[in-house]
Amino acid sequence: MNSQERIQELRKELEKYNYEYHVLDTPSVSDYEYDKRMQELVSLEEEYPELITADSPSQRVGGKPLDAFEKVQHVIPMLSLGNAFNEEDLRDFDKRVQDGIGEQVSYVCELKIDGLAISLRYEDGLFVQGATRGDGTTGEDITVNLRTIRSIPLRMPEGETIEVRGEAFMPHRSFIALNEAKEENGEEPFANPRNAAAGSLRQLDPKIAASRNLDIFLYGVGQWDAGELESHSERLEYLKKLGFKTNPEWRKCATIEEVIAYVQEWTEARNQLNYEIDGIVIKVDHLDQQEELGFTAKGPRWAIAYKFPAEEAITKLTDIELSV
Ligand SMILES: NC(=O)c1cc2c(=O)c3cc(F)ccc3oc2nc1N
Repeated sequence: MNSQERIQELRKELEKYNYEYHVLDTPSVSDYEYDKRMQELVSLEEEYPELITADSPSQRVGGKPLDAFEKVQHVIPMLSLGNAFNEEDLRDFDKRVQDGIGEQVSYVCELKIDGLAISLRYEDGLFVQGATRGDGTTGEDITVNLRTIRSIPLRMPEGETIEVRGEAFMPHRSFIALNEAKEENGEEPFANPRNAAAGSLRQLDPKIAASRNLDIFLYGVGQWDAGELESHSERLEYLKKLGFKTNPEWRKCATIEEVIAYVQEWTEARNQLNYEIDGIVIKVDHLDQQEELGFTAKGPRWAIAYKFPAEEAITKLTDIELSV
């Protein structure tokens, strides 16, 4: 086997191991085996630099820090969700939706990850650009930092051209470790995992972002010319098939009663998660019904965010420390 073939073979193996570890959470090899193959790839690429490609697993952490982030225009605006604070608000939402559609509507419920909204663009299967929501129309190009999130594929075997959307976040374990390190260095700790994730993705030096052990759950699609799926739930399954990390707790709910039961279940169970959620997102499942309901200036009429009652922040933090 020549060096180019060995490089290709190593990349395939490393992409597979990375996917198993960071997307499926089921590693099939030890860190030692992974590191050994990465070292072999890096030394082969040093010997043959003309063979290095942007999607090589060795290229996740970029070189020098940026001076600033470029602006990105979102072709499809990244809007915000209206809020619901109690059961009555949820029933009002359901009534507006049923009246708007005039027939039975089913929903998808998702955990509302408390991070920052992100858009990822792929062209012919290659990760080409990642951006923040910004003001919904103009975001910041933080591609170099998003490349360091190991659960984001640098390349999709399907070669799809698609824009996907999700929430980048900092898992509890990473948040605790980061704040302990900050306190040891006499630095101001982050108030919560959302600020820590936002601060980390706004670092101009990708090596710092890479050190923060961020993660992401993908939950939607932006620009997608080939898109022909009928429902949001089919999209979530398709995102998973493409190799993206989707949150496993999403659930189809046939009625608002089932939505309320799901909300109740996670109001109690959220402290068992190893990441922060600040509520539940409820979406009309069928895409043609979403289309019919459309948007207000602020956001979709076909989705709403139920916000958990604010807990006493201190107790929440000690809960996290106890559960880690
Ligand atoms: N934080 C989240 O976990 C989360 C956030 C959003 C949104 O912000 C959002 C905004 C829209 F205009 C439309 C759908 C959305 O769906 C969403 N789904 C989620 N699971």
